[in-house]
Amino acid sequence: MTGTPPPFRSGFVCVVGRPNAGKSTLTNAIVGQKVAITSGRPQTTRHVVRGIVHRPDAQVVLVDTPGLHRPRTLLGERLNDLVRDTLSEVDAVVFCLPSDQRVGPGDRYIAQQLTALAESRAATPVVAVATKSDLVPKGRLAEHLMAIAELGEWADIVPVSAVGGYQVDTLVDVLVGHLPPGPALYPDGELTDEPEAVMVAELVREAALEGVRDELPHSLAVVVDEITPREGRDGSDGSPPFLDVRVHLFVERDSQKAIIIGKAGSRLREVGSQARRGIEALLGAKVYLDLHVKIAKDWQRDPKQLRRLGF
Ligand SMILES: Nc1nc2c(ncn2[C@@H]2O[C@H](COP(=O)(O)OP(=O)(O)OP(=O)(O)O)[C@@H](O)[C@H]2O)c(=O)[nH]1
Repeated sequence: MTGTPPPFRSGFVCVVGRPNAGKSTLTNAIVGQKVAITSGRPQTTRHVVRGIVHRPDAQVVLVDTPGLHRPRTLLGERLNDLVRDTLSEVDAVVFCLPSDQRVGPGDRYIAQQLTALAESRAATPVVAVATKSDLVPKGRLAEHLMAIAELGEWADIVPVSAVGGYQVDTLVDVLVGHLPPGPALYPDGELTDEPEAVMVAELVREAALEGVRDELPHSLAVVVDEITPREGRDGSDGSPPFLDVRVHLFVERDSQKAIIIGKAGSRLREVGSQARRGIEALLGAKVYLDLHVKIAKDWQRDPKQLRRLGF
């Protein structure tokens, strides 16, 4: 049988739910321990990227969304705007409802916000997740799923145990099914551990903006693709370890790319050596820093997606 393969899908997903609902544990279970980081937040992106799932058929970018990640802050006065802005910029929402708790006022509150949003805009699919399903017997889980179904209009309802690994892959499959067709939003590659990568990205961003802050206000996003030990130079023989660090700088326009790169690459070399010194000090290693400057419009043509990335 021949047929066209399903399209590659990509998009931003935010995980919401009341405190202690299991959001962080679920996020970690979905992405594993590896995360990719964009720097310069909050100026460059409104969302903090928590992790990226790379698959042959899809890329899922999990983001923290101010206001919804921690429902407490929803009580602020900008509540409605914030929620609307936030949710209109993601492609799907995961709404966590812990199985070991009855559906309560906190859940209903978030459900109302999500429903109001779905009514006011092109519906952002919301996948309701019964988290911590390992903590309750089957009968109780069934009741919980019914209570969730009554709470609102969900694109899907999936019981999951992030701790037991139960249905985490199923949830990812379901999410991918709700994402729009589109190319990967971030380069693939070995992703790195968060704190180091954040600091590396910040050092590069600092160096790249040095002296040109007015010309490149917020149009610069820095993504650390890879931090890998050079083969045979891991420091085990007593010499300093050596790391290959690959970083992408995304700008908006040709003119901005020209500013970063400078005449015959002179400025980019300065940026590289300044950032490299900082990174070497930070990581306690010799570093080969590989900087790539790209224009985001070549990388993602859709203005809506650029806006989501903070351009
Ligand atoms: N048994 C079990 N416990 C879980 C599971 N997922 C999360 N937990 C526990 O529930 C507690 C809260 O989980 P978190 O992931 O921190 O919840 P959160 O929604 O991010 O919490 P806030 O940051 O307060 O909003 C932790 O003690 C987790 O270990 C699960 O699938 N099974």
